[in-house]
Amino acid sequence: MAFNTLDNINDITGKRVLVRVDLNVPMDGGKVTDTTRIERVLPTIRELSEKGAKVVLLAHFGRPKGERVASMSLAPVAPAVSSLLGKTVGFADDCIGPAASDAVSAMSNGDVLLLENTRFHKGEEKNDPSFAEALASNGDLYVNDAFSAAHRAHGSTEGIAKLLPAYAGRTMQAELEALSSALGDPKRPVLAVVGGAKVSSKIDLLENLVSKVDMLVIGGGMANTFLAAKGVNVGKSLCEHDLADTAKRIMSAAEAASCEIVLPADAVVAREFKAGAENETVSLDAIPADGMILDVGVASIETVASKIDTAKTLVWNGPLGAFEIEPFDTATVAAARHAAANTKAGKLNSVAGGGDTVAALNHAGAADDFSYVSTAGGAFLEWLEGKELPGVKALEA
Ligand SMILES: Nc1ncnc2c1ncn2[C@@H]1O[C@H](COP(=O)(O)OP(=O)(O)O)[C@@H](O)[C@H]1O
Ligand SMILES: O=C(OP(=O)(O)O)[C@H](O)COP(=O)(O)O
Repeated sequence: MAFNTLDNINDITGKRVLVRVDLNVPMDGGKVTDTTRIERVLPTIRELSEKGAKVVLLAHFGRPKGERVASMSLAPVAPAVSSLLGKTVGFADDCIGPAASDAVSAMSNGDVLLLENTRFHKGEEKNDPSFAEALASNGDLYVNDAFSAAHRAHGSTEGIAKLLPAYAGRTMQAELEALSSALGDPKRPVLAVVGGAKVSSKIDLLENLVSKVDMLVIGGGMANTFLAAKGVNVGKSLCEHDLADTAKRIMSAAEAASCEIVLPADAVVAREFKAGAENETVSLDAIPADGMILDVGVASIETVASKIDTAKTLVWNGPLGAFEIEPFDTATVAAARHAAANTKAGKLNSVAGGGDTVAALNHAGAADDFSYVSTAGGAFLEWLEGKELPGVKALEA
């Protein structure tokens, strides 16, 4: 697809450039715990700032559903961007209205300003044209550098691109190029590993994915919905029981496409979601009614390792367990290190992505040995399915 890039912008000095970035970064106690997504957007911010533009950052955080939720404010992210950029990043506590326009009016050439969470407005996810117009009123140009949010047709990713001259940022460009070169013609067998917690928003894409890959390992919170659909009592685990039919449909689609689905065979369960919580590894018929599955067990780890050994290409989104809390990082760390070792040995082409997945790979010390680490999770899987991403399509020149 042809789109304009920063190379196509003439005379940018003094222009207000609205840059959509993905700052949906892992946080703990108000601190950013993995800075990968921030680091990836620095080249675009730096280039625009050095060329004398007024750089206005648009981003979302979490899923506040159109409400102003204090815990989902981007305010604590601005200092993290500032310290990595080595330059002050201002913050305005709204992305539209007077708070935003006053802050933008006060900018000098080269300044960088972050606007508050776009998802504090219902118009963002609804892609409401009036919301997109309100965003666009603070810019002369629009740059999208948020490949990881490009699967969302939202005001700040899609609507706004129709209202201003629109360009792909350096990371958007780099992600598309890297994914095409790593996965354009993948060596088979292809193994997909999908875990994590965003069950309802990612489960649908598994139905297409099973026709693209040879093996699909399902772990993390995602696995519980499949286990429940198969009649396993998953206790108090994260599980979307109303998606049982979807899970069954995916399992049938996989069978029809000769894609092997691998579900956990055992589980690490605890009664509390906290570090060092008392836990036990149990078989699937012994999950306590008041227990939560927080990781896959030893037998499942061995199976995942053997599937990684069989594969020539690995695509991975979503941790196998609640890796932020020890010891529930065990399976994710083991799988990450195993895939990294096989990649290093030249036996595997490994591509992983997603805000938390990248954090998990960094936690395991495995990220540098993967063939490619994308900032994107859901967007990367949709790209892999061959779907047109609305945020990318909107940039079409
Ligand atoms: N069994 C589980 N129960 C609850 N949460 C889980 C489980 N397994 C993984 N998770 C959580 O999934 C989250 C990451 O999911 P997701 O957002 O889908 O991944 P990514 O950001 O990489 O796309 C992590 O915060 C992790 O703690
Ligand atoms: O974290 C993100 O995606 P990911 O979990 O697929 O990596 C993006 O910021 C998109 O967030 P969303 O899935 O709430 O739209």
